[in-house]
Amino acid sequence: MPSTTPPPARGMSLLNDARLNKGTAFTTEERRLYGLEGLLPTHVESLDRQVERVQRHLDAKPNDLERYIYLSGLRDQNETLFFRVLMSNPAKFVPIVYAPTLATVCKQFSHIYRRPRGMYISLEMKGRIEEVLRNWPVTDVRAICVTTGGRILGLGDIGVNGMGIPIGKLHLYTACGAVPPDVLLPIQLDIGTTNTALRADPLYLGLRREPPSEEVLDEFVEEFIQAVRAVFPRCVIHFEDWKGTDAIRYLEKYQDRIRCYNDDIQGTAAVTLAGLITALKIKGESLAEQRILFLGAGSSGLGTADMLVSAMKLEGVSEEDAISRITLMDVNGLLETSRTDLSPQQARYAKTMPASKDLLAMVKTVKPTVLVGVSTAGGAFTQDVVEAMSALNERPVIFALSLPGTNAECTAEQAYTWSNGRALFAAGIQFPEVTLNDKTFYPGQANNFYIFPALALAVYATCPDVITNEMVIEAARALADQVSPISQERGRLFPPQSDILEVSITSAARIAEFIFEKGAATVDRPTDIRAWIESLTYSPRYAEF
Ligand SMILES: O=C([O-])CC(=O)C(=O)O
Ligand SMILES: [Mg+2]
Repeated sequence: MPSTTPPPARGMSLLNDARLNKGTAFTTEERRLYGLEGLLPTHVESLDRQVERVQRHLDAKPNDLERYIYLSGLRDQNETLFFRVLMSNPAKFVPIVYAPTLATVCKQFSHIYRRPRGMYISLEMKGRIEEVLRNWPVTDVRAICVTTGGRILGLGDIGVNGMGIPIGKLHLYTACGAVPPDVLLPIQLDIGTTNTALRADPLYLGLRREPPSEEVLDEFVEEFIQAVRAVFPRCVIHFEDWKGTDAIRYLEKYQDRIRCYNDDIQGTAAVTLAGLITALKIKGESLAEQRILFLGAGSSGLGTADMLVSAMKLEGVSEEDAISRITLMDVNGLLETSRTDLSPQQARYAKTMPASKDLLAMVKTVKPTVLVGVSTAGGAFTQDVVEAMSALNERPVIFALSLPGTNAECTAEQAYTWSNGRALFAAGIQFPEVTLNDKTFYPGQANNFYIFPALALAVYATCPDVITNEMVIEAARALADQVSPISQERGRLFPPQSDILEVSITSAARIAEFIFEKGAATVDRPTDIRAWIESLTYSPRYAEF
């Protein structure tokens, strides 16, 4: 039954409330009852007709940045319509409100700024964070996505301009995971920025100072975490795009203590694992037999390496053996034992091998079956490298994951061309299909959006006290299990983006079941988990007043 409770506002205030506003879809009756007569054009429209108008506006815009600006404005006016548009065609709109457009948005965030969204907690609020959080109008926030802007996509430290990312990630919680939008809160921790060009920009919207010492930052983050727990006790904290060392440090510190996860470390790792599981189904091999070479040993590379170790261990491989199967290189070359610049997390993978900065030489020495790029070194997978991988492997697995797209280690076309169509390829962005000698290849997009909306929905539903790596691995398995045999035959490593909502709900039901089975849920187990998850999801429809 539709709700018939009167809206909490009337007249112009009702039209200005994005959550309640229906614009031209207010019925004649509603217009009469709630003081809207005369405030709207006469004709009453359906939501679908409104979507059609939005579509025309979007078509008339010159580029995706303008489309993003327009859609952000729409969200400020009419949230239901905004999500209806996004959810009507995720494959079309995800690239506008998320990657790749978000890279442009973040670079120019202070310049294209229109209205506030989410919260900005600055270092100057230290000692008062709890009080500040209480300014947020919603009392039962269930998910916070928080960044310092310290490492946004492959753009480096861009301070508060990074706010586009938590906003964009949470848009996908709803558009791709059907998590209700009013329980979500994007937060920018403004700790200053090392980016001197931004600090000199008169339109820059953040603190104009260097970030503080690690010690001061640790205190600030601890205060923030405790404040979130006090104000929003059922909330999950999603860390996104922090400086790599901060990302690793805080995940280690908090993962076993609070309900949190790091999307760059765990989400990227899980989607890579999912792509790899599918690639191995196509190859008919097990994870335990692989040799994996990473270019890039930052938070994503290490997070993925760690998750592969965990997944191999679940297949019965010893930790030592699993680690020996993984080789990492970074800008300073191979992670090997004579290096003095390695963090403890990196040192775990250091090999007793001579130093080398030469990727091609490393491919020839290590003979990897899988090559993963998380380096932001655009073009690093050269023709020689791809050819060497193809000489070693009947079906070389090549993942060029760096973002934005110009940072990809190679393009889909290069991977397929240089491997004579044999590569099992994925990238961080969606490359177009490639046709070679009359055969079409479908590059996968190994983006963490295949993981975090589903994980978020499962966590929203079951509210576990902590999020374990096993839960994240379950998310990867659930995703891989949704690539149909026909898709696998065509070399597709991920389900189609057009199905993302259905895929996320299916994954969420699997993750939720896993959480119940582990005894980690803090709510009662329903008889039909899938139906229960669906009953909790948001769908963009107008309430009846
Ligand atoms: O946002 C994305 O598309 C993927 C991601 O997390 C990152 O690159 O930091
Ligand atoms: Mg990220």
